[in-house]
Amino acid sequence: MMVRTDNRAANDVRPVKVQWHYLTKQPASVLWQRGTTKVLAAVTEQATKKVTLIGSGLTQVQSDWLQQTLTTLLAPALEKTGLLVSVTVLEDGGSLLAEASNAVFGALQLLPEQFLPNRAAAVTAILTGNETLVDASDTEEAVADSTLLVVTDNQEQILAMTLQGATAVNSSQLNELLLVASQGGTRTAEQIQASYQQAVHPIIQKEHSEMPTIVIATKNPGKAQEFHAMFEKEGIQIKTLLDYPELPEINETGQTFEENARLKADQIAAILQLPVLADDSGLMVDALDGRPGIYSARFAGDHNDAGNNAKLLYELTGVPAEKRTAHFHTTLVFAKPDRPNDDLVVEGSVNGRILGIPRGDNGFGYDPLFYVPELDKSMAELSMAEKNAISHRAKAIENLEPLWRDWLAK
Ligand SMILES: O=c1nc[nH]c2c1ncn2[C@H]1C[C@H](O)[C@@H](COP(=O)(O)OP(=O)(O)OP(=O)(O)O)O1
Ligand SMILES: [Mg+2]
Repeated sequence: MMVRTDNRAANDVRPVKVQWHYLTKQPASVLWQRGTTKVLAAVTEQATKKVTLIGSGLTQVQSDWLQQTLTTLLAPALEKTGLLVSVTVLEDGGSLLAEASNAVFGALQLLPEQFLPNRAAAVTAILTGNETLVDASDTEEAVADSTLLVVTDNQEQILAMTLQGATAVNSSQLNELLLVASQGGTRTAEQIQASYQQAVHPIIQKEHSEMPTIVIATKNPGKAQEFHAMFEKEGIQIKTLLDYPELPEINETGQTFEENARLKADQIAAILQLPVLADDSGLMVDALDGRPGIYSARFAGDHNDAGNNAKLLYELTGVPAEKRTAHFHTTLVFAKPDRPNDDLVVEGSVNGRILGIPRGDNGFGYDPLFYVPELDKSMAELSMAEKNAISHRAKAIENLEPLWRDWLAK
């Protein structure tokens, strides 16, 4: 038995990480990661009733295959409207075309129009020597005799496929490839679905109509998950702006956290005519005189966690650990429709230190760089429950807790 690069079993697929709505100004985009393969995909409707694909980092043959496959899979929807697809490969860690396809399938789920009736997912299986391995990494791909790419639905049914390789395969080898690939594809479809439900619609799966609902004025899935976890135990379900894709963008033009949170809460409450809770939060670093502060989300230019973290590390180059003190701050504003003078405002914060290298995979934003001395862990090394026991957001919600019921009733 060949040992796989990451000790997986031959029929194991790698976990996926999907950042839904990755681009703020696109209606439907995802950053898709599997292993070290990273692909950014964005889709929008277009007037011409066909699929137009703009690929960067794919070969012409790969782009053509993807465009053709999408055209076939989406044929019913394409009778009504066309689709503009953009695919950017950020890193090729193997199974690139499969993961580019998955990124597009993921992004398609975010469009209001249903393009893909079945949950589609792509995966590769390779034949190397006499072994069949699913979801090949780049080093495994390099030794493959043949590579099969399949697109399946969530029932192990094959929707599309392509076989490549210098060596001929016989029908029993092809059967084996098809079997492991279709299972791997369906497993991938499940992974996509699980991530989608967690991040984009944490509420949908548990829709309890008798539960009171609060709208949180955020598009940040990381925040949304934390609010969901914290309010669920209070018997409250939350909706977020991701549930209202038609709402306009609210510009955070305020000079303080409170002003920005008020802007978000008041405007969304006025449009939805529902009570709305807004969070404006950020990181204040003492050695940077409190920066990035209210500009935390836009520190490196646009709303990009990786860029923001890189910039933070750069600005703190050479600053010793004891001088890297910082705190996270949250201001929450709860607003009722058309009554901005009655806004309820609370705050919370947590102290820590900025690490020299990122640690941990949980959370979002600056979490991998924010060290919590009491727990000897970075925020990104905490489980969500642990973070929600100590975070700035948790503190603010604690402060809101004794107030909001009376406030809402009056
Ligand atoms: O617990 C946290 N752990 C790590 N980083 C955090 C946290 N809380 C806020 N942050 C960072 C992320 C972002 O760079 C900025 C918030 O900016 P902020 O405008 O409040 O949120 P956002 O633009 O991501 O979403 P939205 O305005 O739709 O709520 O601070
Ligand atoms: Mg924001």
